[in-house]
Amino acid sequence: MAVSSDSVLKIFTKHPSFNLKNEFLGNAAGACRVSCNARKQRNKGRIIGVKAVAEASFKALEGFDKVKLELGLDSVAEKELRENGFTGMRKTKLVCTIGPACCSLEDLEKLAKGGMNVARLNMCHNTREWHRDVIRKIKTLNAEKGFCVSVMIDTEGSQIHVVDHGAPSSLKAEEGSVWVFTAQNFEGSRPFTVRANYEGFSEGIMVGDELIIDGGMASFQVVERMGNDLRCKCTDPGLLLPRAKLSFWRNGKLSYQGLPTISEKDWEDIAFGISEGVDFIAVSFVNDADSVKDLKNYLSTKKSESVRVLAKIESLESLQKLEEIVKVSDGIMVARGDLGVEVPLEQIPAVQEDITDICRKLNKPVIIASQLLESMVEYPTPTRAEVADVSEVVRQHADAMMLSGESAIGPYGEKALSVLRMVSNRMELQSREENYQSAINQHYLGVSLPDHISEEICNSAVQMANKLGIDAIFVYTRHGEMASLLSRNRPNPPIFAFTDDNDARMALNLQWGVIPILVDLSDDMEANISKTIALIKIKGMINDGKSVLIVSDLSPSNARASFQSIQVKTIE
Ligand SMILES: Nc1ncnc2c1ncn2[C@@H]1O[C@H](COP(=O)(O)OP(=O)(O)OP(=O)(O)O)[C@@H](O)[C@H]1O
Ligand SMILES: CC(=O)C(=O)O
Ligand SMILES: [K+]
Ligand SMILES: [Mg+2]
Repeated sequence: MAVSSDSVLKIFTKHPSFNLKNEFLGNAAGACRVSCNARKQRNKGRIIGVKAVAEASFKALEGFDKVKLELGLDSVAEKELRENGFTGMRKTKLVCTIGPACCSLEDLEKLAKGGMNVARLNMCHNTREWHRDVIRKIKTLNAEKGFCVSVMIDTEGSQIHVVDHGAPSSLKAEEGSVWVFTAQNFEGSRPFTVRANYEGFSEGIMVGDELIIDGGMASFQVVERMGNDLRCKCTDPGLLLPRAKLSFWRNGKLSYQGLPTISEKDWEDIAFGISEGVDFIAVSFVNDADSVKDLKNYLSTKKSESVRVLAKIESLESLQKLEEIVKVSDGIMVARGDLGVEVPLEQIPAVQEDITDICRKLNKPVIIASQLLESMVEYPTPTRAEVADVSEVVRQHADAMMLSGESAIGPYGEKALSVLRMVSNRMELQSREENYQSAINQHYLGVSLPDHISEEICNSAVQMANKLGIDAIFVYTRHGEMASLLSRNRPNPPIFAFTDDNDARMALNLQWGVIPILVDLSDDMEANISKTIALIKIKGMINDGKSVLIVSDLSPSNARASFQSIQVKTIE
C-alpha cells in the first residue's frame, strides 16, 4: 500500500491526544497502534501509514535520551501550521491587555486560542491579588493546554492625573467656568473642585500657564496660586474623565515636574512581577536610558536578568533620546495613547514609523499600542479607518500589535483579536508577494550591530531562503540572538527557533515571524538537526519534499571556538 504523507497528517490531526510521551518512545509502532486504536477498524490503511512514517522518524531518534525528547511547541502555532501550511503562518505577534472583561480561565483560553502571544497586565488598575490570579491562570493554561503565552506587566509610572472631580463619570467643563485643582484630601464633594493624585502636582507652575486635560480634551489657564492649589479658568470647554491626565504648558512647551520614571509603587510592582515569574516588564514614561539601566541593574541583583525590559515611548523627552533608550532596552512599545498627549496628533504616524525603523536597525522588537481598534470597545465591528491603521502597522513590519480596552473592558475582545489576526494574514501575504517581485529591501539595515559575523550570516541566510523559495527556516540558538537576527530581515518563510532556554523561548514570543520551540539541545549540531526534524515530522507538521534552511550558532563539542553555519536540507 502506498503511504502518502497526507494520510499521516489526517490521522495526527484527528488524534490530538497523540503526543510524544516517554512511555511509548521505545516502541513507536506500538504507540501508533495504541493511539490510533479508535480508528483501527474503520481505516487500517491509514494506520499502516502512520506506522511506516513513525518507524522511519524514530530511526532518527535512536540513541537519544528518551526523557529529553519532549518538544515545547505552542499548540496554536502547531494548529495554524497544520491548517495553513508554512506560508500561511502569521508573523505579526499579538498582545492583549487583560482586564475584568477577559480574566476568567475560559476567557483567557479563548484569547490564547485566538492567537494571543503576550498577555499584558497594566499595574495602573486593580489589585496585586487580581494580577497574581491572572498570571497564575495563564501559567496553568500554558502548562496544561500547551499554549505559549508570555506575561508582561506594565508599570503605572508617575503621572499626574485626576482622582476625584466630584462625579462618578465624566463632567463637562464650560468655557469661562472657574475650577480649583488641589491635592488635598477633603471630605464629601466640593463643586468645581478637582483632586489630583500627587502632592507636588503644582510645583513650579505659575499664573498664566496652561493646564491641558487628556492632551486637549479641555484646556484651562492658571489664574491664581493658593498655596499648592491652583485656581484655573476654562479656556477651551470639554470633558473631564475620572482619571483624566493633567499636563502644564508654558510658551508652547510642556513643563516637567521631575517625577521619577519608576515610583515607589512601581518598584513594589516590579518585585511582585519578578516573584510571579513574568517574562517582560514594560516601563511607562521612560525619559532616558538611565531608568532602563536602573531596572536592569536591579534585575541582575535579583538574579532575574532573564526578565526582558521594554521601554514605553510616550513622552516628548523619550523621542529626543530615542536611540540611547532603544540601545539599552530589550524592546520598545510605541504607547500612542499618552504619546498623543505630548506630540501633535498629525506627527504620530511618522513618529511611529521612525521608531519602528530604529528598532529594526538596532534589532529590538517593537510593539505598536493603543486605539488600534478603539471603536470595538463598544461595537462588534471596527471602523474602516481602524482596519487601515492596523494594516499600516503590519506593512511597516512591526513585531507586535496590542489591544488595550478592546480586550480589557470591551465585550468583543475575542473578535477584536480575530480582526488583528485576519488583517495580519492578509497584509503579510501582500508583503510576501511584493518581496517575491523585488528582492526584499535589506540594504538599509546596513552592518550596524556589534556582532558583524552573526548579522551577516543571518542577512545572507534570509536572502538565500527568499531566493530559493525555502519552506521554513530552522535556527538553533541558546539565547535567541540568531533567531532575532533572522527575524530582523523579515523573511518570507517562518522561523522555527529551537532553544533549550525557556526564558529565551518566552522572550522570542514577541519577535516577528519566530515560532520559539523548547527542546533539549546537545553540542552535536548534526544530532540536534536530525532529532528536531524527526520530532517535527513525527508530529505530522512537515512532509517529504519540503525544504528547510538551517542556521546554527551552537558550537560542536570538538570545535575550539563557536562557529555559525547555514545549510539547506530537503526533507526525505
Ligand atoms: N486590570 C484592570 N482592571 C480594571 N480595568 C482595567 C484593567 N486593565 C485595563 N483596564 C481598563 O481598560 C482601559 C484601557 O486599558 P489601558 O491599559 O490602555 O489603560 P490606560 O489607563 O489607558 O493606561 P496606559 O496609558 O498605561 O495604557 C483602562 O482605562 C481601564 O479602564
Ligand atoms: C499603552 C500606553 O501606555 C499608552 O498608549 O499610553
Ligand atoms: K501603565
Ligand atoms: Mg500610557
